[in-house]
Amino acid sequence: MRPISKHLARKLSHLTQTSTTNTLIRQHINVSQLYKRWKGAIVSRGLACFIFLHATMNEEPSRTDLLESSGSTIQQLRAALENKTGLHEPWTSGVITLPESKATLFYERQDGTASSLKLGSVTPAQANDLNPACTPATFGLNQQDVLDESYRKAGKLDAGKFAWLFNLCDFTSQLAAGLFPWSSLDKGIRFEPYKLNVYGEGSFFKAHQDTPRGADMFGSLVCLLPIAHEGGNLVLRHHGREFVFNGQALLQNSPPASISWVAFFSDIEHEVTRVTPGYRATITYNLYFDSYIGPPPICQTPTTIEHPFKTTLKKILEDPTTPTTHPILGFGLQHAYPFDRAIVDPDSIKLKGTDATLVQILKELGVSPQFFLLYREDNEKDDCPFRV
Ligand SMILES: O=C(O)CCC(=O)C(=O)O
Ligand SMILES: [Fe+2]
Repeated sequence: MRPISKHLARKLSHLTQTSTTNTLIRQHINVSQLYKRWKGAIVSRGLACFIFLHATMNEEPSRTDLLESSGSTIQQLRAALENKTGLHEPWTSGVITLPESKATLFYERQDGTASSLKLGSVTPAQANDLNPACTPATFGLNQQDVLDESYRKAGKLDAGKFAWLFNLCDFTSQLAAGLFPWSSLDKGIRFEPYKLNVYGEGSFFKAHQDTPRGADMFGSLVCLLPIAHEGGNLVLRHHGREFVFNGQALLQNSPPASISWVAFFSDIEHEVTRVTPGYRATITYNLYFDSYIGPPPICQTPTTIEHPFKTTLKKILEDPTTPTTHPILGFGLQHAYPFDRAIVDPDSIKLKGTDATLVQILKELGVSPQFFLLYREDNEKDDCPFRV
């Protein structure tokens, strides 16, 4: 394991000493790995994405250093944390059957005339009419909308050119329960209609991340309409995990006026694989936190988490021989979070997916975490890649 850099140790040690709480363990999970990810993220997204978590406990510091005395324990801790089984996934999906009264899609054609589709029974002729209503879909690149059919081949209708009666509020709780475990969400969710996309035969959208449109935007929702097609899976990836959303297969076993949907965080890479025959039509929404709306009631019984990381950390915390000198346990968070320059209000950080799980585990073990922003100065001369 690569030792923590001297400079960072000094910084963290200073923070520790000036903090009013006694501290537990000094260690970090994998600074070199963090650095690579942080660098990539900052360049491509403009988001500060790694935060040091400083775990504190009410214990007297002793003189031994956990890193020196029990490297293997730390290795166990790291390995346990890397075990993704049972950790929360950064996406959630499902199927919703629309009541007949809400199963209509209205859209405007390019000549300004209006049309509608009954979503329970879209014929090939109707799908053929929807397609030319669209204009070629662009995508965001370096803050600009770019049209490049070698990267994205699809048609789109902007939000003002289509409407449907489906009320998303009906399933906010389901979406929130999937993305924010353990009631970690204390704000409401606002859905902003974004585009209607139509992918005809041969269409696709290569791997990308969605452009965050504001600090409160945390994710995207894709609703697949019941129009016959083949291919066109939405493949989601994050830190070595992959999820193939085959919305068409989900719809095959559902009543005709059903839609399948998938929601995911903004930092999830995703791509639409090539559509073979038919039309793949989706309605996408940008998802925002909204403090003017109350948090959705989440229908899930609160359960405590069982995970190898929890077991390993618990063992360490309960072991009377665990050294407590100079103790900082740092974790690089897995998701990207928008910050300007500093974490002004740590309570405002809305943790996502596995990060929420990690902090929940700490809470369950009586450890109170703090957040630090890790950053790199442009003209770095010494060997330390980080500042906190
Ligand atoms: O239509 C889809 O399935 C995904 C569209 C998408 O990724 C986007 O609009 O950014
Ligand atoms: Fe996207």
